[in-house]
Amino acid sequence: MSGEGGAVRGGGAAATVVTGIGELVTNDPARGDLLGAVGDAAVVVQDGRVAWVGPAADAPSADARVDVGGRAVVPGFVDSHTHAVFAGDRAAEFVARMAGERYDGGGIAATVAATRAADDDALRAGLRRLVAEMRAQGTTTVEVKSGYGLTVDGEARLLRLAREVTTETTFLGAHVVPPAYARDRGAYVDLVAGPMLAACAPLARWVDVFCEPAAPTAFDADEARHVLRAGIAAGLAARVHGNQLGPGPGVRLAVEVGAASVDHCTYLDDDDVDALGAGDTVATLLPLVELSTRSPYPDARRLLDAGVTVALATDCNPGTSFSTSMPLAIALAVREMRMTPGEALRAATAGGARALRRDDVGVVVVGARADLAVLDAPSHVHLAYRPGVPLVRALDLG
Ligand SMILES: N=CN[C@@H](CCC(=O)O)C(=O)O
Ligand SMILES: [Zn+2]
Repeated sequence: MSGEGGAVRGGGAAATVVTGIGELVTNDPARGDLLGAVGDAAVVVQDGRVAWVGPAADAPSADARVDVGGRAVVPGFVDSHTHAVFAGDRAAEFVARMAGERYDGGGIAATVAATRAADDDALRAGLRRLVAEMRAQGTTTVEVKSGYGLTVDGEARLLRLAREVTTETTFLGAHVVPPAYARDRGAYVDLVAGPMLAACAPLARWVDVFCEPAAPTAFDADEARHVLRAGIAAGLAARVHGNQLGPGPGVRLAVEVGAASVDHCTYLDDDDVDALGAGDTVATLLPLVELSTRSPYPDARRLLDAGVTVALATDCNPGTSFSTSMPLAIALAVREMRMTPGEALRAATAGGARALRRDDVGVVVVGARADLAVLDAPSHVHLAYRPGVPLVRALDLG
């Protein structure tokens, strides 16, 4: 995914200086504060990479110049958790939830049926539409999971489509146990960790499991461990859906297997927080899920105070979060999860990059990808201060 649409992206060998930046968020720890912010700044972009960063007064000359008129520029958002390749619509399920019904993952089966019935062109069109929405809102890196095929060919097909838009693809054959395997869950776990993984590993960077004892069709700790260890042995890196619907073993399992991230973290006990604080696993929080399922928000403050690296992502999917908006996730994190605007922006950029083990995105430093989002605002605070307002501007670098 490049930075077309709502983001700046340099191209060709010519250098362009982007100047008139009222506030530049770099996330560069060498610059001191949380966001590595630079006032009255400039960035030189060459060949799609950042070639220079600093005060505008010191900027080197370049082949072309773009003045953003005092606006804020931030790293393009890193949406490290989506299920953006699917067919079908679950609006009725959403209406029922807003009327008081609880989410338990049961609706996933409806999306599996619709996805299996859709042809590649329909799935591709839906995926591209969502990616275009993301770009227009400043997302420049996106992860996409399988998980609505749940057969060897079905999962491989979704990953093939996902690879058309991103290198960050995740094998989620262990999303739920399909109804046909309800009486023999072990057979499905063996299928996922065996032939399905063999077909999908060449198409994925990551292996993920929905580990949730509170959802009868998701996977318990032993089942999840088996799939994750098989994925790791096949060369994939691990991530986990955990502690979304209630307390459970997902977080500790993620830390145990060295997962890059454990996502949701809605229900955590002290041992979970301690394990995350002592380990290297990112806690990826998904506040659009709590919004769309009328659930309690995770306690980001508690995680940050324990020294845990926090990421924010959309979890775009047709069941729990049919949204592509990282700015809205930031606004919710500030309003509902007690993050400061700076912490929330950092989590949506450098935090997401850490959750994907990437150091070339989520930052504006020399050598990083020139994935920049220009805000129609004087500071990053407006991302939370003006919720629901489209602030990301396109910038043509020629
Ligand atoms: N929790 C599991 N998977 C998705 C929901 C998928 C669905 O309901 O279709 C999630 O991250 O919330
Ligand atoms: Zn998810």
